[in-house]
Order: sequence, then C-alpha cells, then structure tokens
Amino acid sequence: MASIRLNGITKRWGKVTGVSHFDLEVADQEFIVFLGPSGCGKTTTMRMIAGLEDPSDGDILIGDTRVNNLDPKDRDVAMVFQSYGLYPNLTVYENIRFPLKVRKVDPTTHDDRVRKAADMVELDNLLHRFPRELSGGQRQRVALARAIVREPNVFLMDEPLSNLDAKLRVSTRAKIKHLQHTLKTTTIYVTHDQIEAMTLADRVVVMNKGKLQQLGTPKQIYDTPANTFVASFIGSPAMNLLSGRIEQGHFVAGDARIPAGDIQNEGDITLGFRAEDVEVTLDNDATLVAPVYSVELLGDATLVTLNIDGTLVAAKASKDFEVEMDQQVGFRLAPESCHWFDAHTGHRIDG
Ligand SMILES: Nc1ncnc2c1ncn2[C@@H]1O[C@H](COP(=O)(O)OP(=O)(O)OP(=O)(O)O)[C@@H](O)[C@H]1O
Repeated sequence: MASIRLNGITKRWGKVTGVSHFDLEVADQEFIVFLGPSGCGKTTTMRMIAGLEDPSDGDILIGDTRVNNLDPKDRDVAMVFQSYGLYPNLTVYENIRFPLKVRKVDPTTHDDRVRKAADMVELDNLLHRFPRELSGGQRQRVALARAIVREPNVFLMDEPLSNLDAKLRVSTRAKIKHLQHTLKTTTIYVTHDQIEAMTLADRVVVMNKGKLQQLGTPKQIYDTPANTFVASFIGSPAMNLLSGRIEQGHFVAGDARIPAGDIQNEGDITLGFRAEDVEVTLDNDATLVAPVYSVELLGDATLVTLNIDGTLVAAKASKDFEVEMDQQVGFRLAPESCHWFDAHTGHRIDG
C-alpha cells in the first residue's frame, strides 16, 4: 500500500507542454480519477507515475520514495490499459501468471495466486482458454486479474472500459469499484467519461489543457464547480451557462430577468444552473417564459430544452410533464440554485 505525491510535475516536448506544474497528494488506499477531455494530459501524468515518461520538471514520490529515477519495474505499480495487452499465444491462466514469472516470485505460490485473482474477476472457469476465445469484457477481466495477481502498491488504469459496450461498461465499472474496495490498493484511474469518474472516485482531478482545474470529491465537484470549465464538463446534461449582467438584484440576459438573490457583483457575469434545479411550469406566474426547443423522455424524467434568447437551456421535468415543441413554457429558478462565475476568468464567485 502506498501514498503518491506529485510536486510540480511538468512535461514538455520541445514547444509542446503536455502537463504543467501539476501538484497532487493521493492518500494510501485512495481511488483517484483523472478526468478531462482528449489531450488534457491525463495519460501523460499517469505515464510519468508509471515511469514510462520522464517528467521535465518536478518530483514523483510513491510512499516516501522519490521514484523519478526508478525503472517502471521497480516502482511496484500495475497498469491496466484500454487495449488489454494480452499475450495471444498464452492461455488465460498463463497470461495472469506472467507477471509472477517475470518478477521471479516463488513458483510454489503461483497457482494459488492466479486462481485467487481469477476468482475475483469471475474467470475461474475460463482459465484454459486463449484470448481469441474470449469476449471483450472477459479479456479486460484477464487484464485486471493480471494486475491484481501482483499485489502491487498502486494500480494505474488508463480508460480500461473504453472498448466495452455500454452495458458491460456499467457492470465492469462496478467490479472495479468492488475490487478496489476489497483490495484497498491505491488507484489512479484515467477517463474522459464524467459518469465513470463520479461513480468510481473517492476524489476526482479535473484537468484541462495540461492543468489541474479542480480536485475534490464527486459531490464537491458537482455542487461547487470551481470554474465554468468544470461546470460544463460535469453532469448530464452539463450545467447551463448564461452570459448576462447583474442589475438591481436581477440577472439580465436580453429580455430575460431572473432574481439573483444576494449576489453583489454588478456588471457582466455568467450564471450557471443545473437542469434539475429549474422548474418548468405551465402556470402564468413564472419568472420568464420561453419556447420549447426540444422534449426528450428520459424514462424517469422529461428533459425539456428551452430557447432563452438564443441560448439553449436544459430543464428536467417530471416524467409525466407533457409539452409540445415551440410551446411557451414558464421557467423558475431559485436564487440558492444559482452558481455565479466571473464573466472574464470563468472562476467561481461565492455570492
Ligand atoms: N510524445 C509526444 N510528443 C509531443 N506531444 C505529445 C506527446 N505525447 C502527448 N503529447 C501531447 O500532450 C498533450 C497531452 O496528451 P495526453 O495523451 O496526456 O492526453 P490525454 O488527456 O490522455 O488524452 P486522451 O484522452 O486523448 O488520451 C496532448 O496535447 C498531446 O498531443
């Protein structure tokens, strides 16, 4: 078991900066997810922790050891990738056993360890098969078992679910969460899927353009996004963002006027609010009225998109809410559900 510390990690290739001054402390046994769009530096950061990439600046510590100069094999981390990386000519059993042979682990323990790891990912009756005889989900479970069998200090997982179909992704996600809970191995998991991040992580690291945007529990990131990037990246649908200004206690955008509560910042501002915090209504006394742009039945709710002065705004209504396209519907938003962001920097303003 181990903690991980990144102090001012930077990675440059010539003029390209992949990761910039990145600081992070991961507690022993913690499950950390790196989340961000393609190219934000998630994989590069993870590869530096694994030792597959040298940082241009900064220190990496696993436990109390500075590992910058250690080879990957000496860092005691096990990686699981999107592409499973299995040996096609070895059976499932031998694939799982492989890291034990490479590390010259006492051969008398191999059988026990392989079977235990296979059992954890429910592969115990497929041990004789070859990778070509397995489904994608089963192959990914072999890759997981091969990481587990080593009993490493740290798991590094890079988009391990990306090649699986939607249903398998959900069940394998639950398996990974359960495994980490059982094994209590410090884990860093890379994804661009915010649902994966929110469901798996103890804490999420949101990244953009090589920089850390916010570090927090899924709830902190969802409830108090640090800036408009995080606000627009987390949640499904993402937070609505409207540009406008504060005038006499109201947020004003075009003809729209929304009560703004206690916010003091007169002038340009960005208003953020979540779809589930909007009340759509057919009553006459709504804050404002706007035409319906689209209606989507989600099963447990109806997603109504309104066109507020050219900006599309998502609102979640009950599953029984019936409304037609282009119909005018009312919109209400409680001031306590408003998030405020600086119009220029995008940083959160606490009202
Ligand atoms: N060997 C390299 N040489 C130059 N630039 C690189 C190299 N590897 C990565 N980059 C750049 O560094 C940035 C971060 O890349 P990285 O692979 O870490 O992103 P990512 O967040 O993992 O993206 P994805 O989700 O697409 O895998 C990108 O702009 C990428 O083009």
